[in-house]
Amino acid sequence: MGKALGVGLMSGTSLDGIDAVLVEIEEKKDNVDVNIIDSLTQHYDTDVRNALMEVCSPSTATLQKINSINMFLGKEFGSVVNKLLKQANVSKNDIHFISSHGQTIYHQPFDGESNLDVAGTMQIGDISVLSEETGIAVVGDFRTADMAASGQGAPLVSYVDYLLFKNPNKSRAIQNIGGIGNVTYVPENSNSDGIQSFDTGPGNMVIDEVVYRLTNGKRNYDKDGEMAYRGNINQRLLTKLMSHDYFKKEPPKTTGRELFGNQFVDEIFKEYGQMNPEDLVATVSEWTVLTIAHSYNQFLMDKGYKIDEVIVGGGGSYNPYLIERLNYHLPEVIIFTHEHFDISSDLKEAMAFAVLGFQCILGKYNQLPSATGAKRQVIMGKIAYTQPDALERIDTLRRGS
Ligand SMILES: Nc1ncnc2c1ncn2[C@@H]1O[C@H](COP(=O)(O)OP(=O)(O)OP(=O)(O)O)[C@@H](O)[C@H]1O
Ligand SMILES: CC(=O)N[C@H]1[C@@H]2OC[C@@H](O2)[C@@H](O)[C@@H]1O[C@H](C)C(=O)O
Repeated sequence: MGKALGVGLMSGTSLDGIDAVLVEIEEKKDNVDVNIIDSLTQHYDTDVRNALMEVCSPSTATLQKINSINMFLGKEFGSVVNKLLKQANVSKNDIHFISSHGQTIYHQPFDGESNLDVAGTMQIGDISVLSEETGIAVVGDFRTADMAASGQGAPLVSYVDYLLFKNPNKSRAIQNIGGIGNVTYVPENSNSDGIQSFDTGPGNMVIDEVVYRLTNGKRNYDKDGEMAYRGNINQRLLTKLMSHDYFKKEPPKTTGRELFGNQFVDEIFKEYGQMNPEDLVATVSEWTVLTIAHSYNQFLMDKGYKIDEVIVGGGGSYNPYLIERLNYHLPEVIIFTHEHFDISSDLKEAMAFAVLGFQCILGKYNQLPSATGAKRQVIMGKIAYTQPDALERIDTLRRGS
């Protein structure tokens, strides 16, 4: 079969909005060729963002709220896809599949003490609703399959980072700075077994929440690092933040709002809420950078894995303060952003999920045990369709005709 058309959807841990990409995608011998034809980003309204924040926190989530927002988001994702197709002037009858990450509301990558307290992860934005809204088959719920094989359920983009950035002569760290930060280490000339991947810690999550509180809800993030640039780093707070147990843990490891969400920021404000606001923003921004640099030193370079290049993506790559400080803390490596490789930092995750969904439909492995710590390779994703013609279009993909 020639090229397939698919839509990738991502709603990340920053809770800033939905990224959608229309892609042309084709299977190659040891690779997948993927090109973005069109894209759309829709930011969440404040009431939606607040409602999502509520269901991400055990102290404010209720079963009723989770139940409703799961359906609401399915519709919202569907409306974004319909807008994107209209913008691109493409009919839904030409789209083979949608692949949706969903919205993570809870991620617990480890078993608890009781035998009922089992590791799990939950992404909402119902895929049957999304299929019904668009008339297209939908792949979703990727992370559970990796966890079923005892993996961390994240990071999953590592598989696509490997396809996009493997290089015979350069060892690369592909760093996402989203709500959470995560790295994929792709050593030079490696096969996929050589990949290492883990969440480095908070990305923009804590910076965003601190800025939101300090500006009484007027701003959601520190645009272009403006506040951080005006502040001074408070070493006492920085040392305290760096002493968090997460940074001592060996990879593979993943984290999220459960550790670095609102309750964590409550603790910072209890002791440091009276600090100069710009100093506070500078300090938590520096912390994000230090967690990245220390992770590289501790878990990669000190263990003999060289890094020639760091390639930064995610919304944090648009914050010059973070990039400047990363350069300062990693003087021996060259730091690029994804744009240097003609890949949008904003859209890569949506594009990556299009690739993962495509592989799921074809019945191909789309996960790397070396990245997630899973016991074996699995095919991640579940498929939903509510109309026969939607099934027919994914069947044509499978038949290769
Ligand atoms: N110009 C900018 N200046 C500073 N920060 C920015 C800028 N643009 C984006 N950001 C940051 O990027 C964040 C969004 O990043 P991104 O969309 O990569 O996160 P995400 O996909 O939700 O997260 P994750 O990858 O953890 O799931 C914003 O919340 C903001 O903090
Ligand atoms: C559980 C979950 O949603 N984790 C996200 C989060 O956001 C960044 C980091 O933490 C990463 O581990 C993961 O997302 C990306 C898309 C991934 O799986 O590669």
